[in-house]
Amino acid sequence: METPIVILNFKTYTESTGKRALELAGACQEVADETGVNIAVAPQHMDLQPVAEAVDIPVLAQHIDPIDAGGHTGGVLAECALEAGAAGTLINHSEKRMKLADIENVISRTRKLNMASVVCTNNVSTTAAAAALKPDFVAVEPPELIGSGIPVSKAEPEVITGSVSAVQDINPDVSVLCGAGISTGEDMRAALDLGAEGVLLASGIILAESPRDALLDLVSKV
Ligand SMILES: O=C(CO)COP(=O)(O)O
Repeated sequence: METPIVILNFKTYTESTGKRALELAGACQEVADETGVNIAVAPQHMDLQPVAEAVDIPVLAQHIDPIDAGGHTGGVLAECALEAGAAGTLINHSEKRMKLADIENVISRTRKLNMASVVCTNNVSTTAAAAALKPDFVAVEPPELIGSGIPVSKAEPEVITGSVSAVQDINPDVSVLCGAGISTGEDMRAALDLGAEGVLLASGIILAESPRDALLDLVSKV
């Protein structure tokens, strides 16, 4: 997955579930094609395969468990996500936190399967800790701003600049994304100007009257 990038996390919104996941992913594909901006989508697990079959943009899982094949009822196996068409996965989202050892375990599983790893963090210190585990991306998202409509790039710019400089020191190969409250082209531009290589977002697009128009605005200043 190349940067600058927009990753749209479908979470479990009704507006991005089932048939609507397919429609939303289709809109993302159209905007990516029209504008040339990299857009990836992270639908729910049940929607992974139909979405991955319908679009050419990268499709990510929202979570993978640190488990081997075998007896783990209800678990999410990395190999299953891969076979369903996932090009990578979010790891440790603030709505699906994991233990440090499990984060490392899942990063190494994704590496073996050639899947992209996007570790979510909540501040500069956890971003630094995640970067030491050598994922492909870290995505810093202050939890109190998630779903708030108040963009991290305006409310807490120091979290982005601090994360970028911490990752530069620890592992410059890791790309830093940011998220929480991002919805407009101005928010995304501010994130890029602060040194982020892209954004991870959800409600600003998913709950918009026209997600396609909201996406076009989001990428308009890239
Ligand atoms: O958690 C997020 C993306 O993973 C951010 O959510 P919002 O874009 O709704 O603030």
